Amino acid sequence: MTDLLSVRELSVLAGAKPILHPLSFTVSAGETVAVTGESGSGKSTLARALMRLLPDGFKTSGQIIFEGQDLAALPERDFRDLRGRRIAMVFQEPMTALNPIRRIGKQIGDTLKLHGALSSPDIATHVQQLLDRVGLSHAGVSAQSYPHALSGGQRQRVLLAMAIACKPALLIADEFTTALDSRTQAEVMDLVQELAVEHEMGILMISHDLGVIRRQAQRVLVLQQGHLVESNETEQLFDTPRHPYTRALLGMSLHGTNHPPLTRIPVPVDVSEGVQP
Ligand SMILES: Nc1ncnc2c1ncn2[C@@H]1O[C@H](COP(=O)(O)OP(=O)(O)OP(=O)(O)O)[C@@H](O)[C@H]1O
Repeated sequence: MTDLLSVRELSVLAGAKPILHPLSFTVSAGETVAVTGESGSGKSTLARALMRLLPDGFKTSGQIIFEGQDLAALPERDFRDLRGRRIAMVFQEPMTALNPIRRIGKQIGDTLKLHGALSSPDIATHVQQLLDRVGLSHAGVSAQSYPHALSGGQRQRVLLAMAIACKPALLIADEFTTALDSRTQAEVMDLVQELAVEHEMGILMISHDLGVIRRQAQRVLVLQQGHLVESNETEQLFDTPRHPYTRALLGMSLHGTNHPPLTRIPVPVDVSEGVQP
């Protein structure tokens, strides 16, 4: 498989404080790579660094090679054109991403207008196809519906429709289904996987839920205090975790704790144990 995304020695500082220490990884077309670690380990910072959505005062260095070009060196205007069109992101909280008083069809159409040159009738048709594809029409949701009238799972489907509207090559999903009950979570994640296969989309999935990761991801990156301490294929990582921190995370999951711990896992950060070149 060829690399869709190749992150090389990416690091992030908040002022003088290191949030991400230099880390490297790749995502291939059609591949789902999960990023996990306890709360505060830097998962969301990584996602936001890739999307250039970090707050003022954060500084990023390293290379982010996406479809052959270094995003880190791309002027803001070119990056804005790419964001949403070639790289899309979906978040946990749909009500912050959706306008509660604007019909969902209009909001999906806005994404299409922003990035494409479709005429209005084409946009309406495309919006309808997207609503069909993410299973909303089937559930009685129409382009005329407002976000507040939808369930949590339905809102996530609207976000997915917006994310895939321009057929991005990479989807970054940050704790996308965390707020949903486990059945809805599984349904939405299955849909994400189907869409990934259909569009040959690479997925970078941020999650602390090891059950979801094991089911969905082909590879896993483990972050501890901003360090990439282990990276491996999913089955190998679960069967023979190399880093003590990964073993501690898996141990907690075995005991039914699927949420990030409030206190830091007391395992020394040692990046030499789990990361393969
Ligand atoms: N605006 C900020 N200024 C300084 N430090 C910050 C800021 N935002 C986050 N951090 C720090 O960056 C580190 C990584 O946070 P991040 O939100 O990326 O972790 P996370 O793994 O996504 O956590 P969670 O699972 O709780 O979402 C934390 O130590 C956090 O305190």
